[in-house]
Amino acid sequence: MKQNLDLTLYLVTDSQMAPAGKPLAQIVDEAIQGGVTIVQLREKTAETGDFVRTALEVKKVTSKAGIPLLINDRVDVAQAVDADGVHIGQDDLPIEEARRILGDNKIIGVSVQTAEEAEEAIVKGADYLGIGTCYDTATKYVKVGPQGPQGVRSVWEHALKTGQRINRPVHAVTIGGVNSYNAVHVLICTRTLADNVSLDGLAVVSAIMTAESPKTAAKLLRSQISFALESSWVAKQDNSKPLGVSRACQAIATVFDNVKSGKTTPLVQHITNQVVINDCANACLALGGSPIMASDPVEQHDLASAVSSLVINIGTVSDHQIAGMHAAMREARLHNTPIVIDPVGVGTTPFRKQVVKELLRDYGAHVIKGNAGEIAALFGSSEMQMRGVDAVGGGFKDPAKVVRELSRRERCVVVMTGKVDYLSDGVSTFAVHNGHSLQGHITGSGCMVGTALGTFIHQVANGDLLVGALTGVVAINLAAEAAALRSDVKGPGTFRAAFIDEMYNLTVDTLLKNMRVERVK
Ligand SMILES: Cc1ncc(COP(=O)(O)OP(=O)(O)O)c(N)n1
Ligand SMILES: Cc1ncsc1CCOP(=O)(O)O
Repeated sequence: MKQNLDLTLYLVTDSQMAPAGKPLAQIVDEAIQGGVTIVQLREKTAETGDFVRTALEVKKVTSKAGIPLLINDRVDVAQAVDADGVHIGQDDLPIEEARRILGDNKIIGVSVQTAEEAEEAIVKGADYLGIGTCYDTATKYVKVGPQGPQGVRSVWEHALKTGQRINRPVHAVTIGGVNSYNAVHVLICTRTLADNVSLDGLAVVSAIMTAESPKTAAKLLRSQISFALESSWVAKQDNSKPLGVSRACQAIATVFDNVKSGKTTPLVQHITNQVVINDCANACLALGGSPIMASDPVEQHDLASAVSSLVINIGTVSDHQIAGMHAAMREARLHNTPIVIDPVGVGTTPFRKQVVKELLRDYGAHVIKGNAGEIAALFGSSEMQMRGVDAVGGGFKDPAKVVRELSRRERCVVVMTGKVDYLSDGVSTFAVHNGHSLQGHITGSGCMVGTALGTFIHQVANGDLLVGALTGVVAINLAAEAAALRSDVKGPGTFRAAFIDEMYNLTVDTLLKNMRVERVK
Protein backbone atom coordinates (compact mmCIF):
# COMPACT_ATOMS: atom_id res chain seq x y z
CA MET A 1 0.00 0.00 0.00
CA LYS A 2 1.23 3.51 -0.78
CA GLN A 3 2.70 5.19 2.24
CA ASN A 4 -0.01 6.98 4.21
CA LEU A 5 -2.90 5.35 2.36
CA ASP A 6 -5.29 4.43 5.13
CA LEU A 7 -8.77 3.94 3.69
CA THR A 8 -10.53 3.08 6.96
CA LEU A 9 -12.83 6.09 6.94
CA TYR A 10 -12.87 7.94 3.67
CA LEU A 11 -14.59 11.34 3.53
CA VAL A 12 -15.74 12.47 0.09
CA THR A 13 -16.74 16.11 0.37
CA ASP A 14 -19.69 17.98 -1.07
CA SER A 15 -19.57 21.65 -0.18
CA GLN A 16 -23.21 22.06 -1.21
CA MET A 17 -24.16 19.99 1.83
CA ALA A 18 -22.20 22.22 4.18
CA PRO A 19 -24.26 24.37 6.56
CA ALA A 20 -24.42 27.99 5.43
CA GLY A 21 -21.42 29.96 6.57
CA LYS A 22 -19.33 26.95 7.63
CA PRO A 23 -16.17 26.68 5.53
CA LEU A 24 -15.47 23.29 3.98
CA ALA A 25 -11.99 23.24 5.48
CA GLN A 26 -13.50 23.50 8.96
CA ILE A 27 -15.81 20.54 8.32
CA VAL A 28 -12.88 18.51 7.05
CA ASP A 29 -10.83 19.50 10.10
CA GLU A 30 -13.58 18.39 12.50
CA ALA A 31 -14.12 15.15 10.58
CA ILE A 32 -10.40 14.37 10.78
CA GLN A 33 -10.50 14.97 14.54
CA GLY A 34 -13.29 12.36 14.65
CA GLY A 35 -11.22 9.79 12.80
CA VAL A 36 -11.41 10.36 9.03
CA THR A 37 -8.28 8.85 7.48
CA ILE A 38 -8.41 10.15 3.91
CA VAL A 39 -10.23 13.01 2.16
CA GLN A 40 -11.41 13.45 -1.42
CA LEU A 41 -12.41 16.88 -2.56
CA ARG A 42 -15.42 16.42 -4.83
CA GLU A 43 -16.67 19.69 -6.29
CA LYS A 44 -18.90 18.81 -9.21
CA THR A 45 -19.96 22.35 -10.10
CA ALA A 46 -17.01 24.53 -9.07
CA GLU A 47 -15.11 26.63 -11.60
CA THR A 48 -11.46 25.68 -11.85
CA GLY A 49 -10.25 28.72 -9.92
CA ASP A 50 -12.65 28.14 -7.03
CA PHE A 51 -11.84 24.43 -7.02
CA VAL A 52 -8.12 25.20 -6.70
CA ARG A 53 -8.70 27.78 -3.94
CA THR A 54 -10.85 25.38 -1.92
CA ALA A 55 -8.34 22.59 -2.48
CA LEU A 56 -5.53 24.74 -1.11
CA GLU A 57 -7.55 25.57 2.02
CA VAL A 58 -8.48 21.95 2.62
CA LYS A 59 -4.91 20.86 1.92
CA LYS A 60 -3.66 22.98 4.80
CA VAL A 61 -5.88 20.94 7.12
CA THR A 62 -5.08 17.51 5.68
CA SER A 63 -1.34 18.22 5.53
CA LYS A 64 -1.32 19.32 9.17
CA ALA A 65 -3.06 16.07 10.10
CA GLY A 66 -0.77 14.04 7.84
CA ILE A 67 -3.56 12.43 5.86
CA PRO A 68 -3.91 12.27 2.07
CA LEU A 69 -5.99 14.69 0.05
CA LEU A 70 -7.27 13.39 -3.29
CA ILE A 71 -9.08 15.37 -5.97
CA ASN A 72 -12.19 14.01 -7.65
CA ASP A 73 -11.94 13.69 -11.46
CA ARG A 74 -9.66 16.70 -12.07
CA VAL A 75 -6.05 15.65 -12.61
CA ASP A 76 -5.22 19.28 -13.50
CA VAL A 77 -6.47 20.52 -10.12
CA ALA A 78 -4.55 17.75 -8.36
CA GLN A 79 -1.40 18.90 -10.14
CA ALA A 80 -2.08 22.56 -9.44
CA VAL A 81 -2.29 22.05 -5.67
CA ASP A 82 0.16 19.13 -5.49
CA ALA A 83 -2.51 16.92 -3.97
CA ASP A 84 -1.72 13.36 -2.96
CA GLY A 85 -3.68 11.93 -5.85
CA VAL A 86 -6.96 11.69 -7.72
CA HIS A 87 -10.10 9.65 -7.75
CA ILE A 88 -11.39 8.91 -11.23
CA GLY A 89 -14.55 7.29 -12.56
CA GLN A 90 -15.22 5.09 -15.57
CA ASP A 91 -16.03 8.13 -17.74
CA ASP A 92 -13.03 10.20 -16.65
CA LEU A 93 -9.43 10.34 -17.83
CA PRO A 94 -8.09 6.78 -18.39
CA ILE A 95 -5.95 5.41 -15.55
CA GLU A 96 -2.83 5.09 -17.71
CA GLU A 97 -3.13 8.74 -18.69
CA ALA A 98 -3.63 9.89 -15.10
CA ARG A 99 -0.62 7.81 -14.06
CA ARG A 100 1.50 9.22 -16.86
CA ILE A 101 0.66 12.77 -15.77
CA LEU A 102 0.90 12.26 -12.00
CA GLY A 103 3.71 9.72 -11.76
CA ASP A 104 4.10 6.67 -9.56
CA ASN A 105 4.14 8.45 -6.24
CA LYS A 106 0.61 9.77 -6.43
CA ILE A 107 -2.46 7.82 -5.39
CA ILE A 108 -4.97 6.91 -8.07
CA GLY A 109 -8.34 5.58 -6.99
CA VAL A 110 -10.89 4.26 -9.48
CA SER A 111 -14.67 3.78 -9.24
CA VAL A 112 -15.83 0.32 -10.26
CA GLN A 113 -19.19 -1.32 -10.34
CA THR A 114 -18.48 -4.69 -11.92
CA ALA A 115 -15.90 -7.45 -11.62
CA GLU A 116 -14.62 -6.63 -15.12
CA GLU A 117 -14.11 -2.96 -14.26
CA ALA A 118 -12.34 -3.96 -11.05
CA GLU A 119 -10.02 -6.32 -12.90
CA GLU A 120 -9.17 -3.70 -15.50
CA ALA A 121 -8.49 -1.03 -12.89
CA ILE A 122 -6.16 -3.30 -10.91
CA VAL A 123 -4.26 -4.47 -13.96
CA LYS A 124 -3.84 -0.85 -15.05
CA GLY A 125 -2.38 0.11 -11.70
CA ALA A 126 -5.16 1.63 -9.55
CA ASP A 127 -4.03 2.02 -5.95
CA TYR A 128 -7.50 1.35 -4.63
CA LEU A 129 -11.05 0.77 -5.83
CA GLY A 130 -14.23 2.57 -4.87
CA ILE A 131 -16.82 -0.20 -5.29
CA GLY A 132 -20.42 0.84 -5.57
CA THR A 133 -22.95 2.00 -5.29
CA CYS A 134 -23.68 -0.03 -2.21
CA TYR A 135 -27.08 1.47 -1.34
CA ASP A 136 -29.42 4.07 -2.78
CA THR A 137 -28.10 7.56 -2.34
CA ALA A 138 -29.53 11.01 -2.84
CA THR A 139 -26.03 12.44 -3.19
CA LYS A 140 -25.36 11.30 -6.73
CA TYR A 141 -27.44 10.19 -9.68
CA VAL A 142 -26.46 6.64 -10.56
CA LYS A 143 -27.50 4.94 -13.77
CA VAL A 144 -27.58 1.40 -12.39
CA GLY A 145 -29.35 0.63 -9.10
CA PRO A 146 -27.52 -0.20 -5.88
CA GLN A 147 -25.64 -3.48 -5.61
CA GLY A 148 -26.17 -4.10 -1.91
CA PRO A 149 -23.36 -5.54 0.21
CA GLN A 150 -23.59 -8.93 -1.49
CA GLY A 151 -23.09 -7.34 -4.91
CA VAL A 152 -20.14 -5.36 -3.59
CA ARG A 153 -18.75 -8.59 -2.14
CA SER A 154 -18.73 -10.36 -5.49
CA VAL A 155 -16.77 -7.46 -7.07
CA TRP A 156 -14.37 -7.45 -4.09
CA GLU A 157 -13.79 -11.21 -4.33
CA HIS A 158 -12.99 -10.91 -8.01
CA ALA A 159 -10.68 -7.98 -7.36
CA LEU A 160 -8.77 -9.98 -4.75
CA LYS A 161 -8.40 -12.91 -7.14
CA THR A 162 -7.07 -10.56 -9.81
CA GLY A 163 -4.55 -9.15 -7.35
CA GLN A 164 -3.40 -12.65 -6.43
CA ARG A 165 -3.05 -13.58 -10.09
CA ILE A 166 -0.80 -10.64 -10.92
CA ASN A 167 0.81 -10.55 -7.50
CA ARG A 168 -0.36 -7.08 -6.57
CA PRO A 169 -2.04 -6.00 -3.34
CA VAL A 170 -5.62 -4.83 -3.75
CA HIS A 171 -7.37 -2.20 -1.64
CA ALA A 172 -10.97 -1.04 -1.73
CA VAL A 173 -13.77 0.84 -0.06
CA THR A 174 -17.45 0.79 -0.84
CA ILE A 175 -19.55 3.92 -1.28
CA GLY A 176 -23.21 4.91 -1.59
CA GLY A 177 -25.71 5.25 1.23
CA VAL A 178 -23.21 4.06 3.83
CA ASN A 179 -23.72 5.35 7.37
CA SER A 180 -23.16 4.39 10.98
CA TYR A 181 -26.33 2.26 11.00
CA ASN A 182 -25.30 -0.04 8.18
CA ALA A 183 -21.50 0.15 8.47
CA VAL A 184 -21.14 -3.05 10.51
CA HIS A 185 -23.44 -5.05 8.25
CA VAL A 186 -21.69 -3.80 5.12
CA LEU A 187 -18.23 -4.71 6.38
CA ILE A 188 -19.21 -8.09 7.77
CA CYS A 189 -21.22 -9.03 4.70
CA THR A 190 -18.44 -8.07 2.29
CA ARG A 191 -15.65 -9.90 4.13
CA THR A 192 -14.45 -12.97 2.24
CA LEU A 193 -15.00 -16.34 3.88
CA ALA A 194 -12.08 -18.07 2.21
CA ASP A 195 -9.29 -15.68 3.23
CA ASN A 196 -11.03 -13.49 5.80
CA VAL A 197 -10.22 -10.30 3.91
CA SER A 198 -12.29 -7.21 4.65
CA LEU A 199 -12.68 -4.10 2.57
CA ASP A 200 -10.14 -1.55 3.75
CA GLY A 201 -12.89 0.80 4.87
CA LEU A 202 -15.95 2.82 3.96
CA ALA A 203 -16.42 6.00 1.96
CA VAL A 204 -19.16 8.44 2.91
CA VAL A 205 -20.43 11.81 1.83
CA SER A 206 -23.69 12.76 3.56
CA ALA A 207 -23.12 10.72 6.73
CA ILE A 208 -20.45 13.26 7.66
CA MET A 209 -21.18 16.30 5.50
CA THR A 210 -24.75 16.72 6.76
CA ALA A 211 -24.02 15.85 10.39
CA GLU A 212 -24.53 18.52 13.01
CA SER A 213 -21.10 17.57 14.33
CA PRO A 214 -18.80 16.05 11.69
CA LYS A 215 -16.43 15.05 14.51
CA THR A 216 -19.09 13.06 16.37
CA ALA A 217 -20.35 11.49 13.14
CA ALA A 218 -16.84 10.44 12.14
CA LYS A 219 -16.12 9.10 15.61
CA LEU A 220 -19.23 6.93 15.57
CA LEU A 221 -18.43 5.64 12.10
CA ARG A 222 -14.89 4.81 13.19
CA SER A 223 -16.08 2.87 16.19
CA GLN A 224 -18.59 0.91 14.08
CA ILE A 225 -15.86 0.17 11.52
CA SER A 226 -13.45 -1.00 14.22
CA PHE A 227 -16.12 -3.23 15.72
CA ALA A 228 -16.84 -4.80 12.34
CA LEU A 229 -13.21 -5.26 11.36
CA GLU A 230 -12.31 -6.81 14.69
CA SER A 231 -15.39 -8.93 15.27
CA SER A 232 -15.42 -12.58 14.37
CA TRP A 233 -18.64 -13.61 16.04
CA VAL A 234 -21.08 -13.20 13.22
CA ALA A 235 -19.71 -14.63 10.03
CA LYS A 236 -17.64 -17.71 10.63
CA GLN A 237 -14.62 -17.90 8.37
CA ASP A 238 -13.48 -21.02 6.57
CA ASN A 239 -10.53 -21.34 8.90
CA SER A 240 -12.68 -21.09 12.07
CA LYS A 241 -12.50 -24.13 14.30
CA PRO A 242 -15.69 -26.19 13.90
CA LEU A 243 -17.75 -26.73 17.03
CA GLY A 244 -17.77 -30.31 18.33
CA VAL A 245 -20.89 -31.93 19.82
CA SER A 246 -19.65 -32.28 23.38
CA ARG A 247 -18.38 -28.70 23.49
CA ALA A 248 -21.67 -27.54 21.97
CA CYS A 249 -23.74 -29.43 24.56
CA GLN A 250 -21.73 -28.00 27.45
CA ALA A 251 -22.02 -24.51 26.03
CA ILE A 252 -25.77 -24.93 25.46
CA ALA A 253 -26.19 -25.95 29.11
CA THR A 254 -24.24 -22.90 30.29
CA VAL A 255 -26.19 -20.44 28.14
CA PHE A 256 -29.49 -22.02 29.20
CA ASP A 257 -28.54 -21.95 32.88
CA ASN A 258 -27.47 -18.32 32.78
CA VAL A 259 -30.92 -17.27 31.60
CA LYS A 260 -33.00 -19.84 33.49
CA SER A 261 -31.28 -19.16 36.79
CA GLY A 262 -31.87 -15.43 36.41
CA LYS A 263 -28.17 -14.60 36.28
CA THR A 264 -29.14 -12.58 33.27
CA THR A 265 -32.60 -11.59 32.07
CA PRO A 266 -32.55 -10.57 28.43
CA LEU A 267 -34.98 -7.92 27.30
CA VAL A 268 -36.28 -9.44 24.09
CA GLN A 269 -37.95 -6.97 21.77
CA HIS A 270 -40.44 -8.47 19.36
CA ILE A 271 -42.00 -6.98 16.29
CA THR A 272 -44.20 -9.92 15.59
CA ASN A 273 -47.52 -11.02 14.22
CA GLN A 274 -50.94 -10.54 15.75
CA VAL A 275 -51.66 -14.28 15.84
CA VAL A 276 -48.87 -15.28 18.20
CA ILE A 277 -48.01 -12.15 20.12
CA ASN A 278 -49.39 -13.39 23.44
CA ASP A 279 -47.87 -16.88 23.15
CA CYS A 280 -44.47 -15.44 22.27
CA ALA A 281 -44.51 -13.04 25.21
CA ASN A 282 -45.41 -15.92 27.56
CA ALA A 283 -42.81 -18.23 26.04
CA CYS A 284 -40.16 -15.57 26.52
CA LEU A 285 -41.12 -15.14 30.18
CA ALA A 286 -41.27 -18.90 30.75
CA LEU A 287 -37.76 -19.33 29.35
CA GLY A 288 -36.33 -16.64 31.60
CA GLY A 289 -36.46 -13.62 29.33
CA SER A 290 -38.39 -10.41 29.54
CA PRO A 291 -40.51 -9.65 26.47
CA ILE A 292 -41.36 -6.27 25.05
CA MET A 293 -43.64 -6.08 22.07
CA ALA A 294 -42.96 -2.71 20.43
CA SER A 295 -43.41 -2.03 16.77
CA ASP A 296 -44.09 1.69 16.41
CA PRO A 297 -41.21 3.43 14.58
CA VAL A 298 -41.45 6.38 16.97
CA GLU A 299 -40.19 4.54 20.04
CA GLN A 300 -37.38 2.50 18.49
CA HIS A 301 -34.65 5.02 19.18
CA ASP A 302 -35.50 5.29 22.86
CA LEU A 303 -35.84 1.55 23.31
CA ALA A 304 -32.70 0.51 21.52
CA SER A 305 -30.11 0.97 24.23
CA ALA A 306 -32.05 -1.21 26.70
CA VAL A 307 -32.89 -4.08 24.38
CA SER A 308 -30.85 -7.32 24.52
CA SER A 309 -32.07 -8.84 21.27
CA LEU A 310 -34.57 -8.09 18.54
CA VAL A 311 -36.98 -10.61 17.01
CA ILE A 312 -38.50 -9.61 13.67
CA ASN A 313 -41.41 -11.76 12.50
CA ILE A 314 -43.29 -10.86 9.31
CA GLY A 315 -46.35 -13.07 9.95
CA THR A 316 -48.93 -10.28 9.65
CA VAL A 317 -46.70 -7.57 8.29
CA SER A 318 -48.19 -4.19 7.35
CA ASP A 319 -46.71 -0.95 6.06
CA HIS A 320 -46.68 0.54 9.54
CA GLN A 321 -44.90 -2.52 10.92
CA ILE A 322 -42.37 -2.39 8.09
CA ALA A 323 -41.47 1.15 9.13
CA GLY A 324 -41.07 -0.08 12.72
CA MET A 325 -38.90 -2.98 11.58
CA HIS A 326 -36.59 -0.69 9.62
CA ALA A 327 -36.31 1.73 12.55
CA ALA A 328 -35.69 -1.08 15.05
CA MET A 329 -33.12 -2.86 12.89
CA ARG A 330 -31.24 0.38 12.18
CA GLU A 331 -30.97 0.98 15.91
CA ALA A 332 -30.11 -2.64 16.64
CA ARG A 333 -27.21 -2.44 14.20
CA LEU A 334 -25.97 0.74 15.83
CA HIS A 335 -26.03 -0.93 19.25
CA ASN A 336 -24.72 -4.27 17.93
CA THR A 337 -27.82 -5.95 19.26
CA PRO A 338 -28.43 -9.44 17.85
CA ILE A 339 -31.30 -9.66 15.36
CA VAL A 340 -33.42 -12.73 14.64
CA ILE A 341 -35.49 -12.69 11.46
CA ASP A 342 -38.44 -15.03 11.11
CA PRO A 343 -39.57 -14.66 7.48
CA VAL A 344 -43.04 -16.16 8.02
CA GLY A 345 -44.70 -17.09 4.72
CA VAL A 346 -41.93 -15.46 2.70
CA GLY A 347 -42.54 -17.75 -0.28
CA THR A 348 -46.24 -17.01 -0.37
CA THR A 349 -46.38 -13.51 -1.88
CA PRO A 350 -43.98 -11.22 -3.74
CA PHE A 351 -44.77 -8.57 -1.09
CA ARG A 352 -43.36 -10.69 1.74
CA LYS A 353 -40.36 -11.61 -0.37
CA GLN A 354 -39.62 -7.94 -1.02
CA VAL A 355 -40.00 -7.01 2.66
CA VAL A 356 -37.48 -9.66 3.73
CA LYS A 357 -35.13 -8.96 0.85
CA GLU A 358 -34.91 -5.29 1.84
CA LEU A 359 -34.44 -5.99 5.55
CA LEU A 360 -31.66 -8.48 4.85
CA ARG A 361 -30.00 -6.19 2.32
CA ASP A 362 -30.11 -3.12 4.53
CA TYR A 363 -29.28 -4.59 7.93
CA GLY A 364 -28.71 -8.33 7.62
CA ALA A 365 -29.49 -10.59 10.56
CA HIS A 366 -27.62 -12.59 13.14
CA VAL A 367 -30.03 -15.50 12.86
CA ILE A 368 -32.56 -16.36 10.16
CA LYS A 369 -35.14 -18.93 11.23
CA GLY A 370 -37.71 -20.53 8.99
CA ASN A 371 -39.50 -23.73 8.08
CA ALA A 372 -38.34 -25.64 5.01
CA GLY A 373 -40.65 -23.69 2.69
CA GLU A 374 -39.42 -20.34 3.98
CA ILE A 375 -35.79 -21.39 3.79
CA ALA A 376 -36.36 -22.69 0.24
CA ALA A 377 -37.90 -19.36 -0.79
CA LEU A 378 -34.99 -17.40 0.67
CA PHE A 379 -32.41 -19.74 -0.78
CA GLY A 380 -34.08 -19.69 -4.21
CA SER A 381 -34.75 -23.43 -4.25
CA SER A 382 -37.82 -25.12 -5.74
CA GLU A 383 -37.30 -28.31 -3.72
CA MET A 384 -39.88 -27.08 -1.20
CA GLN A 385 -42.84 -24.75 -1.59
CA MET A 386 -45.22 -22.84 0.63
CA ARG A 387 -48.95 -22.90 1.14
CA GLY A 388 -49.78 -19.90 3.29
CA VAL A 389 -47.27 -20.08 6.12
CA ASP A 390 -46.74 -23.85 5.89
CA ALA A 391 -44.02 -25.75 4.07
CA VAL A 392 -45.17 -28.10 1.33
CA GLY A 393 -43.08 -30.77 -0.37
CA GLY A 394 -41.13 -33.91 0.30
CA GLY A 395 -38.21 -32.22 2.07
CA PHE A 396 -34.74 -31.24 0.92
CA LYS A 397 -32.44 -33.95 -0.41
CA ASP A 398 -29.62 -32.38 1.57
CA PRO A 399 -31.05 -30.04 4.25
CA ALA A 400 -27.68 -29.55 5.93
CA LYS A 401 -26.21 -28.22 2.69
CA VAL A 402 -29.10 -25.78 2.23
CA VAL A 403 -28.73 -24.22 5.69
CA ARG A 404 -24.95 -24.13 5.38
CA GLU A 405 -25.03 -22.43 1.98
CA LEU A 406 -27.68 -19.91 3.03
CA SER A 407 -25.66 -19.14 6.15
CA ARG A 408 -22.58 -18.51 4.04
CA ARG A 409 -24.47 -16.27 1.65
CA GLU A 410 -26.22 -14.19 4.30
CA ARG A 411 -23.32 -14.29 6.77
CA CYS A 412 -25.50 -15.33 9.69
CA VAL A 413 -26.69 -18.41 11.53
CA VAL A 414 -29.53 -20.20 9.75
CA VAL A 415 -32.07 -22.32 11.60
CA MET A 416 -34.45 -24.54 9.63
CA THR A 417 -37.23 -26.04 11.73
CA GLY A 418 -39.05 -29.28 10.98
CA LYS A 419 -39.23 -32.83 12.32
CA VAL A 420 -35.47 -32.54 12.57
CA ASP A 421 -34.13 -28.99 13.00
CA TYR A 422 -30.98 -27.96 11.14
CA LEU A 423 -28.71 -25.14 12.22
CA SER A 424 -25.54 -23.80 10.63
CA ASP A 425 -23.09 -20.93 10.95
CA GLY A 426 -21.50 -21.84 7.63
CA VAL A 427 -18.72 -23.84 9.25
CA SER A 428 -20.47 -26.07 11.79
CA THR A 429 -23.84 -27.63 11.02
CA PHE A 430 -26.02 -29.43 13.55
CA ALA A 431 -29.22 -31.47 13.50
CA VAL A 432 -31.45 -31.40 16.58
CA HIS A 433 -33.60 -34.51 16.91
CA ASN A 434 -35.81 -33.38 19.77
CA GLY A 435 -39.40 -32.17 19.54
CA HIS A 436 -42.92 -33.58 19.19
CA SER A 437 -45.46 -33.79 16.39
CA LEU A 438 -47.98 -31.78 18.45
CA GLN A 439 -45.84 -28.70 17.76
CA GLY A 440 -47.15 -28.90 14.21
CA HIS A 441 -50.74 -28.82 15.45
CA ILE A 442 -50.69 -25.47 17.20
CA THR A 443 -50.25 -22.14 15.53
CA GLY A 444 -47.18 -20.17 16.51
CA SER A 445 -44.87 -23.01 17.54
CA GLY A 446 -42.34 -21.83 14.94
CA CYS A 447 -42.74 -18.23 16.12
CA MET A 448 -41.96 -19.39 19.64
CA VAL A 449 -38.72 -20.88 18.35
CA GLY A 450 -37.92 -17.35 17.12
CA THR A 451 -38.66 -16.08 20.63
CA ALA A 452 -36.40 -18.71 22.16
CA LEU A 453 -33.60 -17.74 19.77
CA GLY A 454 -33.97 -14.12 20.82
CA THR A 455 -33.98 -15.14 24.47
CA PHE A 456 -30.71 -17.04 24.30
CA ILE A 457 -28.58 -15.43 21.60
CA HIS A 458 -27.90 -12.18 23.41
CA GLN A 459 -25.78 -14.21 25.81
CA VAL A 460 -23.29 -14.95 23.12
CA ALA A 461 -23.03 -11.53 21.63
CA ASN A 462 -19.27 -11.79 21.83
CA GLY A 463 -19.04 -15.50 21.45
CA ASP A 464 -20.77 -18.18 19.52
CA LEU A 465 -24.11 -17.30 17.99
CA LEU A 466 -24.63 -20.88 16.92
CA VAL A 467 -24.57 -22.00 20.56
CA GLY A 468 -27.20 -19.41 21.44
CA ALA A 469 -29.37 -20.59 18.56
CA LEU A 470 -28.92 -24.25 19.49
CA THR A 471 -29.95 -23.43 23.06
CA GLY A 472 -33.20 -21.89 21.89
CA VAL A 473 -34.06 -24.79 19.59
CA VAL A 474 -33.20 -27.47 22.16
CA ALA A 475 -35.12 -25.73 24.96
CA ILE A 476 -38.30 -25.37 22.92
CA ASN A 477 -38.19 -28.94 21.67
CA LEU A 478 -37.56 -30.45 25.09
CA ALA A 479 -40.46 -28.44 26.51
CA ALA A 480 -42.66 -29.83 23.72
CA GLU A 481 -41.56 -33.40 24.48
CA ALA A 482 -42.29 -32.96 28.18
CA ALA A 483 -45.68 -31.35 27.51
CA ALA A 484 -46.75 -34.08 25.10
CA LEU A 485 -46.03 -36.74 27.73
CA ARG A 486 -48.32 -35.18 30.33
CA SER A 487 -51.51 -37.05 31.15
CA ASP A 488 -53.51 -33.81 31.17
CA VAL A 489 -52.59 -33.10 27.54
CA LYS A 490 -55.42 -34.34 25.35
CA GLY A 491 -54.72 -32.49 22.12
CA PRO A 492 -53.53 -29.16 20.68
CA GLY A 493 -55.49 -26.96 23.10
CA THR A 494 -54.17 -28.52 26.28
CA PHE A 495 -50.76 -28.99 24.66
CA ARG A 496 -50.50 -25.25 24.04
CA ALA A 497 -50.83 -24.42 27.73
CA ALA A 498 -48.65 -27.33 28.85
CA PHE A 499 -45.98 -26.30 26.34
CA ILE A 500 -45.53 -22.95 28.11
CA ASP A 501 -45.58 -24.70 31.51
CA GLU A 502 -42.80 -27.03 30.42
CA MET A 503 -40.69 -24.16 29.09
CA TYR A 504 -41.00 -22.77 32.59
CA ASN A 505 -40.23 -26.13 34.28
CA LEU A 506 -37.30 -27.12 32.07
CA THR A 507 -34.08 -27.63 34.02
CA VAL A 508 -30.49 -27.77 32.93
CA ASP A 509 -30.30 -31.40 34.10
CA THR A 510 -33.20 -32.43 31.86
CA LEU A 511 -31.60 -30.49 29.04
CA LEU A 512 -28.25 -32.25 29.43
CA LYS A 513 -29.92 -35.65 29.75
CA ASN A 514 -32.39 -35.41 26.89
CA MET A 515 -30.94 -33.19 24.19
CA ARG A 516 -30.19 -35.03 20.96
CA VAL A 517 -27.79 -32.87 19.06
CA GLU A 518 -25.85 -34.28 16.13
CA ARG A 519 -23.07 -32.69 14.15
CA VAL A 520 -23.70 -33.13 10.41
CA LYS A 521 -21.38 -32.58 7.48
C1 LIG B 1 -14.12 6.57 -3.05
C2 LIG B 1 -14.99 6.90 -4.21
N1 LIG B 1 -15.60 5.92 -4.86
C3 LIG B 1 -16.40 6.20 -5.91
C4 LIG B 1 -16.58 7.50 -6.31
C5 LIG B 1 -17.42 7.84 -7.50
O1 LIG B 1 -16.62 8.40 -8.49
P1 LIG B 1 -17.16 8.67 -9.99
O2 LIG B 1 -17.72 7.39 -10.50
O3 LIG B 1 -16.11 9.31 -10.74
O4 LIG B 1 -18.34 9.65 -9.76
P2 LIG B 1 -18.21 11.14 -9.24
O5 LIG B 1 -17.72 11.11 -7.85
O6 LIG B 1 -17.26 11.81 -10.13
O7 LIG B 1 -19.60 11.68 -9.32
C6 LIG B 1 -15.92 8.51 -5.60
N2 LIG B 1 -16.03 9.78 -5.93
N3 LIG B 1 -15.13 8.19 -4.56
C1 LIG C 1 -19.72 9.91 -5.00
C2 LIG C 1 -20.50 8.70 -5.04
N1 LIG C 1 -20.15 7.71 -5.87
C3 LIG C 1 -20.96 6.67 -5.80
S1 LIG C 1 -22.20 6.90 -4.70
C4 LIG C 1 -21.60 8.43 -4.31
C5 LIG C 1 -22.24 9.31 -3.32
C6 LIG C 1 -22.30 8.71 -1.94
O1 LIG C 1 -22.86 9.63 -1.09
P1 LIG C 1 -23.52 9.24 0.28
O2 LIG C 1 -22.45 8.72 1.15
O3 LIG C 1 -24.09 10.54 0.77
O4 LIG C 1 -24.59 8.24 -0.04
